[in-house]
Amino acid sequence: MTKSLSQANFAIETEHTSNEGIDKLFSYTFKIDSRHPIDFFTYNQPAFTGRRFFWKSSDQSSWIVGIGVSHVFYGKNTNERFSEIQEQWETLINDAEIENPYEIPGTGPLLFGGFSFDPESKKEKEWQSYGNSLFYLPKYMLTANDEQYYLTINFMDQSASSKGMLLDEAFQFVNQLENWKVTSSDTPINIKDSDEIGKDEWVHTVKDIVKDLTETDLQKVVFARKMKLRFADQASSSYVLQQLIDQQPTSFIFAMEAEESCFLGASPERLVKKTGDHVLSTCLAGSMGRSKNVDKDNELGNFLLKDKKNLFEHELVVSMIENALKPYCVEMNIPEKPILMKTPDIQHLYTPVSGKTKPESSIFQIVKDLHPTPALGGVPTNAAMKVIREKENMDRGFYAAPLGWADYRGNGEFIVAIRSGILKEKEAVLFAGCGLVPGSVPKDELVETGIKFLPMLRALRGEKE
Ligand SMILES: C=C(O[C@@H]1C=C(C(=O)O)C=C[C@H]1O)C(=O)O
Ligand SMILES: [Mg+2]
Repeated sequence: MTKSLSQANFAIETEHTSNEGIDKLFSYTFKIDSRHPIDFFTYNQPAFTGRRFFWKSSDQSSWIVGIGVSHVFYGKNTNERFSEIQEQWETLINDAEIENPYEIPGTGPLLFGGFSFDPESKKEKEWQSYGNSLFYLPKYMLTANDEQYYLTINFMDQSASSKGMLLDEAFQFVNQLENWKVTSSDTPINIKDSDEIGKDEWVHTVKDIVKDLTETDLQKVVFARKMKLRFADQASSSYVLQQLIDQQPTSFIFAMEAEESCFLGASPERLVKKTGDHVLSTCLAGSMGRSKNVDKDNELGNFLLKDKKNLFEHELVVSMIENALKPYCVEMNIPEKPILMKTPDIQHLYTPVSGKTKPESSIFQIVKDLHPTPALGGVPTNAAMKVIREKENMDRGFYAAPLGWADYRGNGEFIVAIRSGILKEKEAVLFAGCGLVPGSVPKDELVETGIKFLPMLRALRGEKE
Protein backbone atom coordinates (compact mmCIF):
# COMPACT_ATOMS: atom_id res chain seq x y z
CA MET A 1 0.00 0.00 0.00
CA THR A 2 1.48 3.34 -0.93
CA LYS A 3 0.22 5.16 2.15
CA SER A 4 -0.91 3.70 5.44
CA LEU A 5 -4.19 4.96 6.71
CA SER A 6 -2.61 6.54 9.80
CA GLN A 7 -0.25 8.52 7.55
CA ALA A 8 -3.07 9.38 5.20
CA ASN A 9 -3.70 13.05 4.96
CA PHE A 10 -6.84 12.97 7.10
CA ALA A 11 -7.54 15.93 9.31
CA ILE A 12 -9.15 14.05 12.17
CA GLU A 13 -11.26 16.85 13.43
CA THR A 14 -13.04 17.11 16.72
CA GLU A 15 -16.03 14.98 17.57
CA HIS A 16 -18.61 15.12 14.81
CA THR A 17 -22.27 15.59 15.45
CA SER A 18 -25.00 14.31 13.13
CA ASN A 19 -28.53 15.65 12.83
CA GLU A 20 -30.66 13.90 15.36
CA GLY A 21 -31.73 10.50 13.94
CA ILE A 22 -30.37 11.14 10.46
CA ASP A 23 -27.44 8.98 9.50
CA LYS A 24 -24.40 10.98 8.53
CA LEU A 25 -21.95 9.72 5.92
CA PHE A 26 -18.22 9.72 6.60
CA SER A 27 -16.26 8.74 3.51
CA TYR A 28 -12.52 8.27 3.11
CA THR A 29 -10.60 7.54 -0.09
CA PHE A 30 -6.93 6.66 -0.35
CA LYS A 31 -4.61 4.99 -2.82
CA ILE A 32 -3.62 1.36 -2.30
CA ASP A 33 -1.34 -1.09 -4.04
CA SER A 34 -2.77 -2.98 -7.02
CA ARG A 35 -5.45 -5.50 -6.17
CA HIS A 36 -7.26 -7.60 -8.81
CA PRO A 37 -10.93 -6.56 -8.76
CA ILE A 38 -12.11 -10.18 -8.70
CA ASP A 39 -9.91 -10.84 -5.65
CA PHE A 40 -11.45 -7.83 -3.93
CA PHE A 41 -14.94 -9.06 -4.89
CA THR A 42 -14.24 -12.46 -3.28
CA TYR A 43 -12.63 -11.03 -0.13
CA ASN A 44 -14.13 -12.43 3.07
CA GLN A 45 -17.17 -13.83 1.23
CA PRO A 46 -19.02 -15.04 4.36
CA ALA A 47 -19.17 -11.43 5.56
CA PHE A 48 -20.11 -9.78 2.27
CA THR A 49 -21.90 -12.27 -0.02
CA GLY A 50 -25.31 -10.93 -0.99
CA ARG A 51 -24.17 -7.33 -0.60
CA ARG A 52 -21.62 -6.91 -3.41
CA PHE A 53 -21.44 -5.36 -6.85
CA PHE A 54 -18.93 -5.54 -9.70
CA TRP A 55 -18.37 -3.24 -12.68
CA LYS A 56 -15.83 -3.25 -15.51
CA SER A 57 -16.11 -0.63 -18.25
CA SER A 58 -16.13 -1.78 -21.88
CA ASP A 59 -12.67 -0.25 -22.50
CA GLN A 60 -11.15 -1.91 -19.37
CA SER A 61 -10.14 1.54 -18.03
CA SER A 62 -12.49 1.57 -15.04
CA TRP A 63 -13.31 -1.16 -12.51
CA ILE A 64 -15.53 -0.51 -9.49
CA VAL A 65 -16.17 -3.21 -6.90
CA GLY A 66 -18.25 -2.81 -3.74
CA ILE A 67 -18.33 -5.26 -0.82
CA GLY A 68 -20.67 -4.66 2.08
CA VAL A 69 -23.42 -2.04 2.05
CA SER A 70 -23.51 1.08 4.20
CA HIS A 71 -26.87 2.28 2.93
CA VAL A 72 -29.60 0.97 0.64
CA PHE A 73 -31.71 3.28 -1.52
CA TYR A 74 -35.12 2.30 -2.88
CA GLY A 75 -37.49 4.20 -5.17
CA LYS A 76 -41.27 3.81 -5.38
CA ASN A 77 -42.90 1.68 -8.04
CA THR A 78 -43.53 4.55 -10.44
CA ASN A 79 -41.61 6.65 -12.92
CA GLU A 80 -40.81 8.99 -10.01
CA ARG A 81 -38.27 6.41 -8.88
CA PHE A 82 -35.42 8.10 -10.80
CA SER A 83 -35.97 11.45 -9.04
CA GLU A 84 -36.49 9.71 -5.70
CA ILE A 85 -33.13 7.98 -5.88
CA GLN A 86 -31.48 11.24 -6.96
CA GLU A 87 -33.09 13.21 -4.08
CA GLN A 88 -32.13 10.61 -1.46
CA TRP A 89 -28.58 10.60 -2.81
CA GLU A 90 -28.24 14.39 -2.85
CA THR A 91 -29.62 14.65 0.70
CA LEU A 92 -27.05 12.17 1.95
CA ILE A 93 -24.14 13.79 0.08
CA ASN A 94 -25.02 17.34 1.12
CA ASP A 95 -24.54 16.41 4.77
CA ALA A 96 -21.57 14.10 4.31
CA GLU A 97 -17.96 14.47 5.48
CA ILE A 98 -15.84 13.37 2.52
CA GLU A 99 -12.07 12.96 2.41
CA ASN A 100 -11.08 12.30 -1.18
CA PRO A 101 -8.00 14.09 -2.52
CA TYR A 102 -8.30 12.38 -5.94
CA GLU A 103 -10.19 13.85 -8.93
CA ILE A 104 -10.89 10.37 -10.31
CA PRO A 105 -14.49 9.64 -11.39
CA GLY A 106 -15.83 6.67 -9.46
CA THR A 107 -13.86 7.38 -6.27
CA GLY A 108 -15.39 8.68 -3.05
CA PRO A 109 -19.07 8.19 -2.18
CA LEU A 110 -20.81 6.36 -5.03
CA LEU A 111 -24.18 4.75 -5.66
CA PHE A 112 -24.35 1.50 -7.60
CA GLY A 113 -27.55 -0.14 -8.71
CA GLY A 114 -30.37 -0.34 -11.18
CA PHE A 115 -34.00 0.04 -12.09
CA SER A 116 -36.52 -2.56 -13.23
CA PHE A 117 -37.42 -2.40 -16.91
CA ASP A 118 -41.14 -1.85 -16.21
CA PRO A 119 -42.58 -1.10 -12.74
CA GLU A 120 -46.02 -2.00 -14.11
CA SER A 121 -45.05 -5.47 -15.32
CA LYS A 122 -46.22 -8.62 -13.60
CA LYS A 123 -43.72 -9.66 -10.91
CA GLU A 124 -42.10 -13.08 -10.68
CA LYS A 125 -40.28 -14.55 -7.69
CA GLU A 126 -36.85 -14.56 -9.34
CA TRP A 127 -36.76 -10.72 -9.05
CA GLN A 128 -38.33 -10.28 -5.62
CA SER A 129 -35.04 -9.20 -4.00
CA TYR A 130 -34.53 -6.39 -6.54
CA GLY A 131 -37.86 -4.57 -6.67
CA ASN A 132 -38.22 -1.61 -9.05
CA SER A 133 -35.10 0.32 -8.03
CA LEU A 134 -32.24 -0.77 -5.82
CA PHE A 135 -29.01 1.12 -5.13
CA TYR A 136 -26.15 0.50 -2.70
CA LEU A 137 -23.72 2.86 -1.03
CA PRO A 138 -20.87 0.37 -0.54
CA LYS A 139 -19.07 -0.06 2.79
CA TYR A 140 -15.74 -0.86 1.10
CA MET A 141 -15.15 0.01 -2.55
CA LEU A 142 -12.19 -0.62 -4.84
CA THR A 143 -11.82 1.69 -7.84
CA ALA A 144 -9.22 0.72 -10.43
CA ASN A 145 -8.73 3.50 -12.98
CA ASP A 146 -6.00 3.25 -15.61
CA GLU A 147 -4.12 0.85 -13.32
CA GLN A 148 -4.21 3.15 -10.30
CA TYR A 149 -6.05 1.66 -7.30
CA TYR A 150 -8.18 3.54 -4.77
CA LEU A 151 -10.05 2.31 -1.72
CA THR A 152 -13.10 4.20 -0.48
CA ILE A 153 -14.62 3.40 2.89
CA ASN A 154 -18.08 4.73 3.72
CA PHE A 155 -19.45 4.82 7.25
CA MET A 156 -23.02 5.75 8.12
CA ASP A 157 -22.83 6.86 11.69
CA GLN A 158 -25.98 7.76 13.58
CA SER A 159 -24.34 8.03 16.99
CA ALA A 160 -22.04 10.92 17.81
CA SER A 161 -19.08 8.53 17.77
CA SER A 162 -15.59 9.79 17.18
CA LYS A 163 -14.14 9.88 13.70
CA GLY A 164 -11.07 8.24 15.15
CA MET A 165 -13.08 5.10 15.90
CA LEU A 166 -14.33 4.95 12.31
CA LEU A 167 -10.81 5.42 11.00
CA ASP A 168 -9.52 2.64 13.26
CA GLU A 169 -12.11 0.29 11.72
CA ALA A 170 -10.98 1.37 8.25
CA PHE A 171 -7.36 0.82 9.23
CA GLN A 172 -8.13 -2.72 10.40
CA PHE A 173 -9.92 -3.52 7.11
CA VAL A 174 -6.98 -2.30 5.04
CA ASN A 175 -4.56 -4.36 7.12
CA GLN A 176 -6.67 -7.50 6.77
CA LEU A 177 -7.06 -6.87 3.03
CA GLU A 178 -3.32 -6.48 2.61
CA ASN A 179 -2.57 -9.74 4.41
CA TRP A 180 -5.38 -11.71 2.78
CA LYS A 181 -4.28 -14.53 0.48
CA VAL A 182 -6.55 -15.23 -2.50
CA THR A 183 -8.06 -18.72 -2.38
CA SER A 184 -7.96 -20.97 -5.47
CA SER A 185 -10.27 -20.09 -8.33
CA ASP A 186 -13.75 -21.62 -8.52
CA THR A 187 -14.49 -24.77 -10.45
CA PRO A 188 -16.51 -24.87 -13.72
CA ILE A 189 -20.27 -25.13 -13.40
CA ASN A 190 -22.00 -28.43 -14.19
CA ILE A 191 -25.18 -27.57 -16.10
CA LYS A 192 -27.68 -30.40 -15.55
CA ASP A 193 -30.41 -29.16 -17.89
CA SER A 194 -31.67 -26.11 -19.77
CA ASP A 195 -35.03 -25.03 -21.14
CA GLU A 196 -35.82 -22.22 -23.58
CA ILE A 197 -39.15 -21.33 -21.99
CA GLY A 198 -42.13 -21.29 -24.37
CA LYS A 199 -39.96 -21.09 -27.48
CA ASP A 200 -42.64 -22.20 -29.94
CA GLU A 201 -45.28 -19.91 -28.40
CA TRP A 202 -42.76 -17.05 -28.55
CA VAL A 203 -42.27 -17.55 -32.31
CA HIS A 204 -46.04 -17.60 -32.78
CA THR A 205 -46.44 -14.36 -30.83
CA VAL A 206 -43.64 -12.76 -32.88
CA LYS A 207 -45.67 -13.57 -36.01
CA ASP A 208 -48.71 -11.80 -34.49
CA ILE A 209 -46.67 -8.73 -33.50
CA VAL A 210 -45.04 -8.46 -36.93
CA LYS A 211 -48.53 -8.58 -38.46
CA ASP A 212 -49.64 -5.76 -36.10
CA LEU A 213 -46.55 -3.79 -37.15
CA THR A 214 -47.76 -3.74 -40.73
CA GLU A 215 -51.38 -2.92 -39.82
CA THR A 216 -51.14 -0.35 -36.96
CA ASP A 217 -49.05 2.72 -36.03
CA LEU A 218 -46.74 0.44 -34.05
CA GLN A 219 -43.28 0.79 -35.63
CA LYS A 220 -41.05 -1.36 -33.39
CA VAL A 221 -41.36 -3.71 -30.42
CA VAL A 222 -38.38 -5.29 -28.69
CA PHE A 223 -39.58 -8.74 -27.72
CA ALA A 224 -37.64 -10.94 -25.27
CA ARG A 225 -37.67 -14.49 -24.03
CA LYS A 226 -35.95 -16.47 -21.26
CA MET A 227 -34.01 -19.64 -20.69
CA LYS A 228 -33.85 -21.59 -17.43
CA LEU A 229 -30.79 -23.59 -16.38
CA ARG A 230 -30.32 -26.00 -13.50
CA PHE A 231 -26.90 -26.84 -12.05
CA ALA A 232 -25.54 -29.79 -10.10
CA ASP A 233 -24.18 -27.38 -7.46
CA GLN A 234 -24.58 -23.73 -6.49
CA ALA A 235 -23.13 -21.52 -9.22
CA SER A 236 -20.25 -19.24 -8.23
CA SER A 237 -20.81 -15.64 -9.35
CA SER A 238 -17.07 -14.90 -9.17
CA TYR A 239 -16.36 -17.82 -11.50
CA VAL A 240 -18.93 -16.57 -14.03
CA LEU A 241 -17.57 -13.02 -13.71
CA GLN A 242 -14.02 -14.18 -14.43
CA GLN A 243 -15.24 -16.10 -17.48
CA LEU A 244 -17.17 -13.04 -18.73
CA ILE A 245 -14.08 -10.85 -18.25
CA ASP A 246 -11.95 -13.32 -20.22
CA GLN A 247 -14.49 -14.05 -22.97
CA GLN A 248 -16.14 -10.63 -23.51
CA PRO A 249 -13.30 -8.07 -23.34
CA THR A 250 -15.19 -5.32 -25.19
CA SER A 251 -18.35 -5.44 -23.07
CA PHE A 252 -19.31 -3.95 -19.73
CA ILE A 253 -19.06 -6.73 -17.15
CA PHE A 254 -21.43 -6.28 -14.23
CA ALA A 255 -22.87 -8.05 -11.21
CA MET A 256 -25.22 -6.95 -8.45
CA GLU A 257 -26.20 -9.21 -5.59
CA ALA A 258 -29.42 -8.96 -3.62
CA GLU A 259 -29.93 -11.49 -0.82
CA GLU A 260 -29.30 -14.94 -2.37
CA SER A 261 -29.53 -13.73 -5.97
CA CYS A 262 -26.87 -12.35 -8.29
CA PHE A 263 -27.79 -10.51 -11.48
CA LEU A 264 -24.82 -10.37 -13.86
CA GLY A 265 -23.79 -10.21 -17.48
CA ALA A 266 -21.67 -8.77 -20.28
CA SER A 267 -23.49 -5.85 -21.89
CA PRO A 268 -22.14 -4.16 -25.05
CA GLU A 269 -24.63 -1.31 -24.69
CA ARG A 270 -23.89 1.89 -22.77
CA LEU A 271 -27.04 3.87 -22.02
CA VAL A 272 -25.18 6.97 -20.88
CA LYS A 273 -21.83 8.07 -19.47
CA LYS A 274 -21.48 11.49 -17.87
CA THR A 275 -18.03 12.80 -16.95
CA GLY A 276 -18.12 16.43 -15.90
CA ASP A 277 -20.04 18.21 -18.67
CA HIS A 278 -19.40 15.51 -21.31
CA VAL A 279 -22.20 13.05 -22.05
CA LEU A 280 -22.08 9.95 -24.27
CA SER A 281 -24.85 7.53 -25.22
CA THR A 282 -24.16 4.66 -27.62
CA CYS A 283 -27.00 3.47 -29.84
CA LEU A 284 -26.86 -0.25 -30.45
CA ALA A 285 -29.59 -1.90 -32.55
CA GLY A 286 -29.50 -4.08 -35.62
CA SER A 287 -27.69 -7.41 -35.32
CA MET A 288 -25.98 -10.10 -37.34
CA GLY A 289 -24.16 -13.28 -36.36
CA ARG A 290 -20.40 -13.74 -36.67
CA SER A 291 -18.31 -16.22 -38.64
CA LYS A 292 -14.90 -17.66 -37.75
CA ASN A 293 -14.04 -17.26 -41.43
CA VAL A 294 -12.80 -13.66 -41.80
CA ASP A 295 -14.16 -13.16 -45.33
CA LYS A 296 -17.55 -14.56 -44.37
CA ASP A 297 -17.56 -12.41 -41.19
CA ASN A 298 -16.82 -9.29 -43.23
CA GLU A 299 -19.55 -10.25 -45.69
CA LEU A 300 -22.07 -10.55 -42.81
CA GLY A 301 -20.95 -7.18 -41.41
CA ASN A 302 -21.20 -5.45 -44.78
CA PHE A 303 -24.67 -6.92 -45.29
CA LEU A 304 -25.72 -5.54 -41.88
CA LEU A 305 -24.43 -2.06 -42.77
CA LYS A 306 -26.68 -1.99 -45.85
CA ASP A 307 -29.72 -4.00 -44.67
CA LYS A 308 -32.91 -1.86 -44.68
CA LYS A 309 -34.62 -3.76 -41.83
CA ASN A 310 -31.67 -3.41 -39.44
CA LEU A 311 -30.96 0.18 -40.47
CA PHE A 312 -34.58 1.09 -39.72
CA GLU A 313 -34.38 -0.74 -36.36
CA HIS A 314 -31.22 1.28 -35.61
CA GLU A 315 -32.38 4.69 -36.85
CA LEU A 316 -35.37 4.67 -34.49
CA VAL A 317 -32.90 4.38 -31.58
CA VAL A 318 -30.58 7.16 -32.81
CA SER A 319 -33.38 9.67 -33.32
CA MET A 320 -34.94 8.93 -29.92
CA ILE A 321 -31.64 9.26 -28.09
CA GLU A 322 -30.86 12.51 -29.93
CA ASN A 323 -34.24 13.94 -28.89
CA ALA A 324 -33.89 12.75 -25.29
CA LEU A 325 -30.40 14.26 -24.86
CA LYS A 326 -31.04 17.52 -26.73
CA PRO A 327 -32.66 19.40 -23.77
CA TYR A 328 -29.57 18.67 -21.63
CA CYS A 329 -26.93 19.69 -24.18
CA VAL A 330 -25.47 22.96 -25.46
CA GLU A 331 -23.91 21.03 -28.34
CA MET A 332 -24.16 17.48 -29.74
CA ASN A 333 -22.28 15.29 -32.18
CA ILE A 334 -24.01 12.46 -34.05
CA PRO A 335 -22.26 10.58 -36.90
CA GLU A 336 -24.20 10.36 -40.17
CA LYS A 337 -24.04 6.57 -40.41
CA PRO A 338 -23.63 3.64 -38.02
CA ILE A 339 -20.46 1.55 -37.88
CA LEU A 340 -20.09 -2.05 -36.76
CA MET A 341 -19.53 -3.11 -33.16
CA LYS A 342 -18.24 -6.68 -33.08
CA THR A 343 -18.39 -8.87 -29.98
CA PRO A 344 -17.29 -12.54 -30.01
CA ASP A 345 -20.79 -13.89 -30.63
CA ILE A 346 -22.63 -11.15 -32.55
CA GLN A 347 -22.15 -7.84 -34.40
CA HIS A 348 -24.32 -4.76 -34.20
CA LEU A 349 -24.93 -1.40 -35.84
CA TYR A 350 -23.41 1.23 -33.54
CA THR A 351 -23.78 5.02 -33.37
CA PRO A 352 -22.18 7.07 -30.55
CA VAL A 353 -24.16 10.20 -29.62
CA SER A 354 -22.12 12.70 -27.59
CA GLY A 355 -22.63 16.18 -26.26
CA LYS A 356 -21.63 18.96 -23.88
CA THR A 357 -24.20 19.27 -21.10
CA LYS A 358 -25.76 22.33 -19.54
CA PRO A 359 -24.87 22.93 -15.86
CA GLU A 360 -27.01 21.05 -13.32
CA SER A 361 -27.80 18.19 -15.74
CA SER A 362 -28.31 15.17 -13.50
CA ILE A 363 -27.38 11.70 -14.73
CA PHE A 364 -30.52 10.32 -13.03
CA GLN A 365 -32.76 12.68 -15.02
CA ILE A 366 -30.93 11.76 -18.23
CA VAL A 367 -31.40 8.05 -17.47
CA LYS A 368 -35.10 8.67 -16.79
CA ASP A 369 -35.56 10.43 -20.14
CA LEU A 370 -33.61 7.79 -22.05
CA HIS A 371 -35.32 4.72 -20.59
CA PRO A 372 -36.55 2.74 -22.39
CA THR A 373 -34.77 3.52 -25.63
CA PRO A 374 -36.29 1.86 -28.74
CA ALA A 375 -33.38 -0.64 -28.53
CA LEU A 376 -35.11 -2.23 -25.52
CA GLY A 377 -38.72 -1.00 -25.67
CA GLY A 378 -40.03 0.13 -29.05
CA VAL A 379 -41.82 2.91 -30.95
CA PRO A 380 -44.17 4.46 -29.95
CA THR A 381 -42.81 3.77 -26.45
CA ASN A 382 -46.09 3.39 -24.57
CA ALA A 383 -47.71 1.24 -27.26
CA ALA A 384 -44.63 -1.00 -27.37
CA MET A 385 -44.53 -1.25 -23.56
CA LYS A 386 -48.18 -2.32 -23.61
CA VAL A 387 -47.43 -5.11 -26.09
CA ILE A 388 -44.43 -6.26 -24.02
CA ARG A 389 -46.49 -6.17 -20.81
CA GLU A 390 -49.36 -8.12 -22.36
CA LYS A 391 -47.57 -10.60 -24.66
CA GLU A 392 -44.04 -11.27 -23.37
CA ASN A 393 -45.49 -13.21 -20.46
CA MET A 394 -42.44 -12.76 -18.23
CA ASP A 395 -40.96 -10.39 -15.65
CA ARG A 396 -37.90 -8.70 -17.19
CA GLY A 397 -36.86 -7.48 -13.73
CA PHE A 398 -33.56 -5.59 -14.16
CA TYR A 399 -32.91 -7.19 -17.58
CA ALA A 400 -32.71 -4.61 -20.41
CA ALA A 401 -33.00 -1.78 -17.87
CA PRO A 402 -30.55 0.91 -16.67
CA LEU A 403 -27.84 -0.36 -14.30
CA GLY A 404 -24.68 1.47 -13.26
CA TRP A 405 -23.17 4.03 -10.93
CA ALA A 406 -23.21 7.69 -9.98
CA ASP A 407 -20.55 9.31 -7.80
CA TYR A 408 -20.89 12.29 -5.46
CA ARG A 409 -19.41 14.66 -8.03
CA GLY A 410 -22.12 14.01 -10.65
CA ASN A 411 -20.11 11.58 -12.78
CA GLY A 412 -21.62 8.24 -13.66
CA GLU A 413 -22.18 5.53 -16.23
CA PHE A 414 -25.23 3.36 -16.89
CA ILE A 415 -25.62 0.43 -19.29
CA VAL A 416 -28.72 -1.44 -20.34
CA ALA A 417 -28.32 -4.79 -18.62
CA ILE A 418 -28.55 -7.21 -21.54
CA ARG A 419 -26.60 -10.45 -22.34
CA SER A 420 -27.41 -11.22 -18.73
CA GLY A 421 -28.93 -13.60 -16.28
CA ILE A 422 -29.88 -14.00 -12.65
CA LEU A 423 -28.29 -16.73 -10.54
CA LYS A 424 -29.82 -18.13 -7.40
CA GLU A 425 -28.56 -21.28 -5.66
CA LYS A 426 -28.56 -24.06 -8.30
CA GLU A 427 -30.52 -22.20 -10.95
CA ALA A 428 -30.11 -19.40 -13.50
CA VAL A 429 -32.52 -17.53 -15.75
CA LEU A 430 -31.04 -15.96 -18.88
CA PHE A 431 -32.74 -13.27 -20.98
CA ALA A 432 -32.51 -12.27 -24.64
CA GLY A 433 -34.57 -9.98 -26.83
CA CYS A 434 -34.71 -8.59 -30.37
CA GLY A 435 -36.17 -5.63 -32.19
CA LEU A 436 -39.28 -6.49 -34.22
CA VAL A 437 -40.03 -4.14 -37.12
CA PRO A 438 -42.08 -4.55 -40.33
CA GLY A 439 -40.27 -7.26 -42.29
CA SER A 440 -38.93 -9.14 -39.26
CA VAL A 441 -38.83 -12.88 -39.92
CA PRO A 442 -39.81 -14.86 -36.77
CA LYS A 443 -37.31 -17.67 -37.26
CA ASP A 444 -34.49 -15.16 -37.82
CA GLU A 445 -35.44 -13.38 -34.58
CA LEU A 446 -35.43 -16.74 -32.78
CA VAL A 447 -31.88 -17.32 -34.06
CA GLU A 448 -30.84 -13.77 -33.06
CA THR A 449 -32.10 -14.22 -29.50
CA GLY A 450 -30.47 -17.66 -29.38
CA ILE A 451 -27.12 -16.00 -30.16
CA LYS A 452 -27.73 -13.41 -27.42
CA PHE A 453 -27.95 -16.17 -24.81
CA LEU A 454 -24.39 -17.25 -25.72
CA PRO A 455 -22.30 -14.79 -23.64
CA MET A 456 -23.89 -16.05 -20.42
CA LEU A 457 -24.11 -19.68 -21.61
CA ARG A 458 -20.45 -19.83 -22.61
CA ALA A 459 -19.39 -18.17 -19.34
CA LEU A 460 -21.42 -20.66 -17.29
CA ARG A 461 -19.87 -23.51 -19.29
CA GLY A 462 -16.35 -22.06 -18.91
CA GLU A 463 -16.23 -22.36 -22.69
CA LYS A 464 -13.58 -20.42 -24.58
CA GLU A 465 -14.61 -19.45 -28.09
C1 LIG B 1 -32.56 -6.74 -26.37
C2 LIG B 1 -31.32 -7.16 -26.62
O1 LIG B 1 -30.47 -6.55 -27.56
C3 LIG B 1 -30.88 -5.31 -28.14
C4 LIG B 1 -31.53 -5.55 -29.47
C5 LIG B 1 -30.76 -5.59 -30.61
C6 LIG B 1 -31.38 -5.99 -31.93
O2 LIG B 1 -32.55 -6.41 -31.93
O3 LIG B 1 -30.70 -5.93 -32.96
C7 LIG B 1 -29.38 -5.27 -30.57
C8 LIG B 1 -28.81 -4.81 -29.42
C9 LIG B 1 -29.64 -4.47 -28.24
O4 LIG B 1 -29.99 -3.10 -28.28
C10 LIG B 1 -30.72 -8.33 -25.91
O5 LIG B 1 -29.51 -8.57 -26.12
O6 LIG B 1 -31.44 -8.99 -25.12
MG1 LIG C 1 -32.41 -7.00 -34.05
